[in-house]
This record gives sequence, C-alpha cells and structure tokens, in this order.
Amino acid sequence: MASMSVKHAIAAAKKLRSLQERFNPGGSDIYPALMGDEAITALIPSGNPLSVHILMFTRALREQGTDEQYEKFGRRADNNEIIGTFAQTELGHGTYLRGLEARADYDRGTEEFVLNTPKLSSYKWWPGGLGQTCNYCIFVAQLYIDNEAKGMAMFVVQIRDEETHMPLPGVHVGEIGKKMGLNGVNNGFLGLKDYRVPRLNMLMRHQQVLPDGRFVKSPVSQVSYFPMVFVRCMVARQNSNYLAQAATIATRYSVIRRQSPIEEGQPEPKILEHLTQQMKVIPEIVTAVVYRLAAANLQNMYNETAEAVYRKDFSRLPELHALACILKVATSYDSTYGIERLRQACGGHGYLTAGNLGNIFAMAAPACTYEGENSVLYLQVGKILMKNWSQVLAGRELMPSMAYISECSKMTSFPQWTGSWECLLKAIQYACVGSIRLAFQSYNARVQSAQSQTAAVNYSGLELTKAAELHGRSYVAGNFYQQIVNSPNKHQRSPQFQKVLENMLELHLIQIFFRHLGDILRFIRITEDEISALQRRLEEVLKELRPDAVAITDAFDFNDKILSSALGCYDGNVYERLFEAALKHPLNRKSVPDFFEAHLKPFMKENADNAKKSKL
Ligand SMILES: CCCCC/C=C\C/C=C\C/C=C\CC/C=C/C(=O)SCCNC(=O)CCNC(=O)[C@H](O)C(C)(C)COP(=O)(O)OP(=O)(O)OC[C@H]1O[C@@H](n2cnc3c(N)ncnc32)[C@H](O)[C@@H]1OP(=O)(O)O
Ligand SMILES: Cc1cc2nc3c(=O)[nH]c(=O)nc-3n(C[C@H](O)[C@H](O)[C@H](O)COP(=O)(O)OP(=O)(O)OC[C@H]3O[C@@H](n4cnc5c(N)ncnc54)[C@H](O)[C@@H]3O)c2cc1C
Repeated sequence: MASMSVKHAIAAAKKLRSLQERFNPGGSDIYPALMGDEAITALIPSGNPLSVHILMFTRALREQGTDEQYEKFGRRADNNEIIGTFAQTELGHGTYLRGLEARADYDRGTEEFVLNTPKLSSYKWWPGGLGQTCNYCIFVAQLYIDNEAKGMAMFVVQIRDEETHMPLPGVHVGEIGKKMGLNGVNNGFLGLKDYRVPRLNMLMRHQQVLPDGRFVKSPVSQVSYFPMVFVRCMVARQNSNYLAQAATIATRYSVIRRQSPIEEGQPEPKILEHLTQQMKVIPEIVTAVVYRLAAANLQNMYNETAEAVYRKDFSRLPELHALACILKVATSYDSTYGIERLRQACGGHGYLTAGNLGNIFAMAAPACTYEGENSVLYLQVGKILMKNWSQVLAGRELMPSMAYISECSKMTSFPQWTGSWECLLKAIQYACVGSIRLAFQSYNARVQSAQSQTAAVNYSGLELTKAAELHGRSYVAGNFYQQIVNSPNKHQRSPQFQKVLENMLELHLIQIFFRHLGDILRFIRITEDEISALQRRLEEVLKELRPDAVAITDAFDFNDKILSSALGCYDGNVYERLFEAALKHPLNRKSVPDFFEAHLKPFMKENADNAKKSKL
C-alpha cells in the first residue's frame, strides 16, 4: 500500500505543480495545493505520504529558515528534489512541547549540533512520511548550550542517503505500524544517536546560535509554533471538504433509495422525504458550507499574518492562533461526528466499503488529534478567553474576532425575545459571554487562592472548554450571518439563490440554538411557546431546503472519482454498482470457498457424528 500511495502521490504532486503554475506561477498559494489534495484524496484514499512534506516541511524551511537556508534547502524541497517531514511529536510527548526530550547540544569547537533521542520515549513518533518516504526532516529538539536549556529549535536533518535511500549512520528510522486509516502515509519513528549537523542546519530566521555559542532569542518564542498554525488552518478547509463529500454521497443515496410508505397504501417514497432523514442529512450539507466559508476567511487571515510575520510584525499572531485553534477543533469534531451520522443515514449499505463513507470517516477523524489534540486546543482558547475577559474588566478593546464579547459584557440583560436571526445569533454570543464570565470567576477564585495558573486552568477545565466551544459557535455563526446577510456581493445573487442561502442560515442558527439550548437557558429567559415556535421553523426550513439538497451538493462539484462511492455516483445507479463491487470480491471468484473442505465440512461432519453417537 505504501508504494502504491507514493506512486499516486508523485503523480498528484506533478498535478499539483501544474495547478500551481497555472493558478499562481512561482507563488506559494495554498489553494492549488488543496485542489491537488482533493485530487490526491481521490487517487490515494489511504492518505497522501507527501502531505507533511508539502504542508509543513517546505513551509517551515520558508518561514523559519533564513533566506540563505531557504536557498540551500528550501528551494530543493519546493522542487521535490528532496522529500521531508516535520518531526516534532515523540513516543512520550505530543501535546506538551516543553516536555519534548530530543536534544541538540551545541559544540562550539566544531560549530555543530549533536542531536540525540536519549531514551525510547524521546524517539520521534508519528511524523507523516517518516517511515519510508522521506530522506530529510525538520527535527524539533530542546536546544542546549553549555548544558543550559534554551527552548525548542528546529534543525534540518538528512536521514537517508539521497542516492541509495539507506538510513545514514546514527539514524534509526522505520514505520510505526497499521492505523485505523491513512495507511498509505507511512507515519514513522526516528531515533538519533550523536548525530552531528552543521550550525547552519538550525533554522535561524527568528532565533540564532552564533559561532561562538552565543544565543540570540526569538523576539516572539511562539513564532516557532507557526508551522502548526498553518496546518490547523488547512484542517479547517480539509475537514469541511470531507464532510461535504460525505453529505454529497448521503444526499444522492437518499433520493435514490426508497423505503417505507409515509401514507398507508402509498408507494414507498425516497428516504429523503422522511423528516427524520432530512434532519440527519440537510444540516450536514449546511455545516459543510458554513465551515468552508469560515475556513476561507481563516486562510485569508493566515496569509496576511504570514506576510506580517515575514516583516517581523507579530501583532496578529495571538488572534490567528486563537481562531486557528477554535476552527480546527470545531471543523474536525463536527465533520467527524457528521460523517458518522451520514453513514448511519445510509442504512446497511452505508457500512459497505463500496460506499466509501468509512474511509472518509477514517481520513477525517485523526484531525481531532493531530496538529494539537482538540481538548488541549479548547483549553488553549479557554486561557486566551480568560486573558481577554481581564481586558474587558479593565475596559480595554479586544481583538476583532472577540469584539462581540465586549458588546455582550455591557448588556445587563438579554433584550425582548424576537426569534429573529439577529436574536438567535445574539443568544449564542450572550450564552458564550455568560460562560466566559462564570469560567473566569472559577479560574480567578483559584488563582486568588494561591493556585498556580496552570493548576487553575486544569481545575477550571470543564468551564474553560465550554466557553471555548461557545466562542467557536459564535465566531462561525457570526461569519455565516455576515456572509449571507451583509455580504458586499449580495446584490449580485439572484433572489432564488439568496433565498436558498437564507434558508441555510435559518437552519444553521436554529440547529445551533437547539444544540446549546441548555447553555442558552442558563442566561436567557425563553418561553415554551417561543421554543415551540422554533421547533416549527426547524421542520419548515427542512421542508424548504429539501428540493435544493441535491443541487447544493452537486455544487460542491466532487466528481465520481473523488467520491469513490457506489452510493454517491452521479448517475444514481446504486444497486448496479453495489452488485458490481460485490462480484469483484475475491471470495466470489470460486463457487465453493477453499475453507469448506479444510474447515467447515470436517466441523459439520464432526458435529453430525457426535449427534449420532449421543442418540445411540
Ligand atoms: C498535498 C496538499 C495537502 C493539503 C492537505 C490539506 C489539509 C491538511 C490535512 C491534513 C494535514 C496532514 C497531515 C497532518 C500532520 C500532523 C502534524 C502534526 O501533528 S505536527 C505536531 C502537532 N503538535 C501540536 O500541535 C502540539 C500541541 N501543543 C501545543 O501547541 C502547545 O504545547 C500548547 C498546548 C499550545 C501549549 O503551549 P506552551 O507554549 O507549552 O504553553 P502556553 O499554553 O502557556 O502558551 C504560551 C503562550 O504562547 C501562546 N501560544 C501557544 N501556541 C501558540 C501558537 N501556535 N501561535 C501563537 N501563540 C501561541 C499562548 O497563547 C501563550 O500566550 P500568552 O503567554 O498567554 O500570551
Ligand atoms: C494521523 C496522525 C498524523 C500525525 N502526523 C504528525 C506529524 O507529521 N508530525 C508530528 O510531529 N506529529 C504528528 N502526529 C502526532 C500528533 O501531533 C499528536 O498525536 C498530537 O499532538 C497529540 O499528542 P499525543 O498523541 O501525545 O496525545 P496526548 O497529549 O498524550 O493526549 C492524550 C490525552 O491527554 C490529554 N491531555 C494532554 N495534555 C493535556 C492538558 N494539558 N490538559 C488536559 N488534557 C491533556 C489529551 O486531551 C488527550 O485526551 C500525528 C498524529 C496522527 C494521529
């Protein structure tokens, strides 16, 4: 599988290169990469072993290395003359970066770094492509000068000979083993023993070690985390894509499959006529659209911040970090749960490999873990919200994506309930700010009672993650509302198209309202009648969107090769394709399976003989 994946990945990388040249000659725009990724996803359903090379290795060289280092390493990496990965996570540590054990000791006598993974737990473990594909890596290690720790640093390390691909002396590298998906990625392990690299192999755009061993600190230590921020932004787009693919499959299947008359004596309807089926499928279509728009916004913000960082302006890093965390978590959680809901909506056939929903789930699910485990990133955002609440209490302005927190903090109570979109959005934001306030009271009480900040974060963790989740909902719903209601190009839309978009906004806001009704009722008084009215509107908007479901998913424009699903094929010949796939199964090559003579027949005969004996 690994070699097939590499073959396909190389074919797709060439396609990527042509896309890049067509869309953005000489540029480093990510969208061709993403489009390439959609193509790659179709070509290699078991995952792309070059993903980390393209997403992290090349970018780290560009963004963390000096111009000279880019010339020496980055250009060759961008041109795929060398293939690398990003080796940060270890067998013993993934989340807690300050606990990473791999070390780089500076030897001023030879102007080299001596790299070691001192224990088994220090081995790099997980980096994509590390097992067999890569001959280089960015090796993340704790920097030591005269045995004094200086923090994390990144090193360009060659791990295999460029001609023979043999591991170099001092390198112990291999594959970590089968996973629940992405088995074409050859995630690997890497141990280094007294492995020496020249001083100039340490990426030094933001921090430096001078020949005499003097250390020049980075102006902002967190800029070394920037490669992760980029992938978190990518995950937001990538996982909204996976959800869109699954929604396309389930929608098409739901208008082909007929089952169970709604009225006695009537013919069996398409299953999408059942209201409960509409509630399983249509909200997922809308969620995919909502996150694709949020991810595009985030990508623009990433590009602007990356340019600013390149100019040593780090001012927008904190906001990008917060948004990248919140969107990476929200899209990976909601896409993973949404794809499973869509699989179940396809009944038994949803469980067949020929439907491809299981593989799409297996591709989407690890995003809840890699690039920052989701609950850890929620805690990150919770901490950032605590800091921002202190700013609110001090009357200071907040970053634009948190401005609503200041506005809501000035409200002494929630205004008269109207049930309008603005009202629903404000309710979610108001509940978020109420949760932030409660979390802050708990957190601050702990800090005031002499608990350390880290301990206070841990013991306030449930309230911090709740506040973070609601902040994500507020940001995503607010972004969708702006795009539908206040977009500058709204007038260019046909009235029919605008109506479909408004129906999607109605559904998204009501769905989020019901999902967080408990959180909202904690801070806002809403009557039973007002809630029942929203229930009716939910049923109504599902009915309104039902006729547009297929057209919206067709607009995602996934061809059959990318969907790779007998349930979601454009021509709708589901049963023929399921049967065609079944007949291809190796067990159908013979009428009598080999195991009959070897196992089944003796087993049945032994039971029959025993039965006869027991009668005698
Ligand atoms: C072919 C084309 C492909 C296209 C494909 C499309 C999509 C991509 C799909 C898939 C991707 C493919 C492969 C995935 C490969 C996966 C790779 C990895 O998983 S790489 C390893 C990832 N690991 C992590 O994310 C580690 C998580 N841990 C952390 O980030 C940090 O430990 C943590 C939890 C943030 C804690 O940081 P730490 O410094 O220890 O302590 P604090 O929390 O106190 O933070 C200190 C201050 O720093 C600020 N901060 C933290 N992180 C960042 C950041 N990233 N940016 C900016 N600022 C940051 C934090 O807010 C604190 O600030 P204050 O001091 O409070 O102001
Ligand atoms: C498919 C895949 C590809 C990957 N690719 C790469 C790669 O290319 N390069 C790379 O370097 N890494 C890669 N990784 C590793 C990935 O980054 C880590 O798995 C991830 O950062 C989580 O760290 P961990 O596995 O050590 O989990 P842990 O951090 O051990 O998490 C285990 C549990 O502990 C909890 N926990 C941990 N810390 C805290 C805390 N402070 N507060 C509360 N709870 C906490 C977590 O929430 C989680 O529930 C990949 C992983 C996967 C699954």
